[in-house]
Amino acid sequence: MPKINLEELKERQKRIRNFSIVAHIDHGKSTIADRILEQTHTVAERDMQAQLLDTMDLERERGITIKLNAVEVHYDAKDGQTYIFHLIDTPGHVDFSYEVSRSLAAAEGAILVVDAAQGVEAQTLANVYLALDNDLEILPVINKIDLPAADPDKVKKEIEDVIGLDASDAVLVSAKKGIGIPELLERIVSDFPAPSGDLEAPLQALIFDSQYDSYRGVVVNIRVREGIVKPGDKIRIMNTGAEYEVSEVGVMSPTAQKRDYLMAGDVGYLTASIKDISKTQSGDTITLVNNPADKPLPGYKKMTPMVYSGLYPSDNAKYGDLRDALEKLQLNDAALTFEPETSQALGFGFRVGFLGLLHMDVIQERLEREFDLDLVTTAPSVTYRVTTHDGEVLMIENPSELPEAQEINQIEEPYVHAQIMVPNDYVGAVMELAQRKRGEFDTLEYLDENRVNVKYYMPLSEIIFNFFDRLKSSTRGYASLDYEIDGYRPSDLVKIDILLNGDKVDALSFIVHRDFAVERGRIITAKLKEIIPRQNFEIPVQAAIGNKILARTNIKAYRKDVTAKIHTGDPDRRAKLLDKQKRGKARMKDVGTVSVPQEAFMAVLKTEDDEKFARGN
Ligand SMILES: Nc1nc2c(ncn2[C@@H]2O[C@H](COP(=O)(O)OP(=O)(O)OP(=O)(O)O)[C@@H](O)[C@H]2O)c(=O)[nH]1
Repeated sequence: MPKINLEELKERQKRIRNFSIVAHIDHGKSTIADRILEQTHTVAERDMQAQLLDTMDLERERGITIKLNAVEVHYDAKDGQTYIFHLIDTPGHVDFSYEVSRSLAAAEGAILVVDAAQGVEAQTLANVYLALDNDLEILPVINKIDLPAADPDKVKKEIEDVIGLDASDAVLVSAKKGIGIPELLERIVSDFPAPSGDLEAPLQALIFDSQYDSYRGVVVNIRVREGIVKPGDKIRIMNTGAEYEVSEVGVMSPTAQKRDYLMAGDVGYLTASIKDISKTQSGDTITLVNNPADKPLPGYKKMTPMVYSGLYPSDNAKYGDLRDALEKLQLNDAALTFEPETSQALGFGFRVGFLGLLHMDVIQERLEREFDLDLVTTAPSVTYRVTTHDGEVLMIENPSELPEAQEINQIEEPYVHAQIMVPNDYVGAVMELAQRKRGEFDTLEYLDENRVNVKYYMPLSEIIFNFFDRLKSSTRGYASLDYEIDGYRPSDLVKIDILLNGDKVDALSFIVHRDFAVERGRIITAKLKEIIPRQNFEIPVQAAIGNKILARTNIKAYRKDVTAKIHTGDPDRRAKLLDKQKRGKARMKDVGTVSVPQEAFMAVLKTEDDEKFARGN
């Protein structure tokens, strides 16, 4: 270990710039990050892969950023000095704004990317507010100036009018063509402050992310605020009290590079043979055992999940594997929560909390791919607040747990305050959709002569179920949406139970507004009839509120065995058919006497088109 020269380190600190890139989805953050890596020779051109920072397969496939990533880049500036950039990429989707605020807590500056043709969108605003909350310096960048529809002057004006940020010297960039990147690199040096932080003070390092590595244990991503940390140091995680000896520190550039130390201002990683993943929660502070800081850094706001869904292994014996997998995912996804639950229909599983449907989708896919699990998932639900006649207040995350109607004094559901930015021409369509989703109009403001910001109060349950897709399709993709939770309001809600062959299936219960109950009941029974395969007896499918049947249909019995009509002389075809049936079976759950496919548990979500049909529009 070379001797540390404090004067040199203080000089080095002046040349550090920590920044994030924030933007509305698809405005080009990841492409700009790629250009920065390329033009600073952080990656050799032959290794350059589009969207290098999106390391998860899922991210590449879907073209979205889910997890934040921090990369160290060295930039030779025009003043002859070499600067150290820590670039922290962030996701753009509303479900992942939690990740955005975490990465912003590790930075001093934020590059705000706005698409030159699209202008300011709902998440542009949301992200700017997050950056301002973290006291970051904001550098506006107008991207995609190569597009024929680009109008940088108009976008500058919009940034000034809507956000209230001086955009007169915004950097004009085309990340695709590499235009404006040299100027952007210089502006990062001149506009963003170097980190402060006392190198001689007791260590304070903020944990902003961590991953589990089966060889090295937990790899903790940190932003060092004060002091220095190096291999061999004895560290303490301040909130959990756990103590370890540091085995390695380093930075990602873009692959892991070992370093002799990390100092105040650095963003990097640390390993210390940490086996217990619950000891290194994001938001916690690391200090030294011998020279501890007197208090931890302010942590993160705990995120409350918005949607809950039941996750069950198709094979009951995999329950333990599912729990281990959820624990591992939770380590670098603090917004994920889960607790055990049992269902009469599905056996042992977990009630899992998510930030939104995209988050839910991503977690399910990661569980299946990375952990090789076959899952049965129940329809997502929001958390209802129920007050009983006895004055007891219950938070209901699982519809089947709703008390009997006669015990309930009041049911409340979460509402959001939503803002939708849209061109004038589509305001009518947006309002119609919002109204149909039980929205209550708040205000309408003009952003410029042909775009407006419409605000509504809406039940969260209506917004999470396909609202965004509907909004996009009824505005040809022009609308952008952002929302924040606005507390609970009483609603006239009822629980609909589904009975298969006379037996109530708890995992299929759902909660709806009374006005939609009959219609939903009818659609759902019809949908289940479509989805559940015929069996050798007739299966009645019923939707009921309490003892009152709302809708009923029958799944007719088979007349004969499917394979019977296949000529025995064709064993190939017969085998294929049986094989197909078997594969389908993997996703089936035997509920009482009926085999129910996974799809059926999600049927409540798939009723949108039918709903439209039922209403005749
Ligand atoms: N014409 C043009 N297209 C661009 C430019 N920069 C990015 N794009 C394209 O815009 C799309 C979105 O770019 P990304 O970099 O993935 O956007 P992002 O903001 O990182 O998106 P998320 O990671 O999903 O939040 C991609 O198809 C890019 O190829 C540009 O300067 N000009």
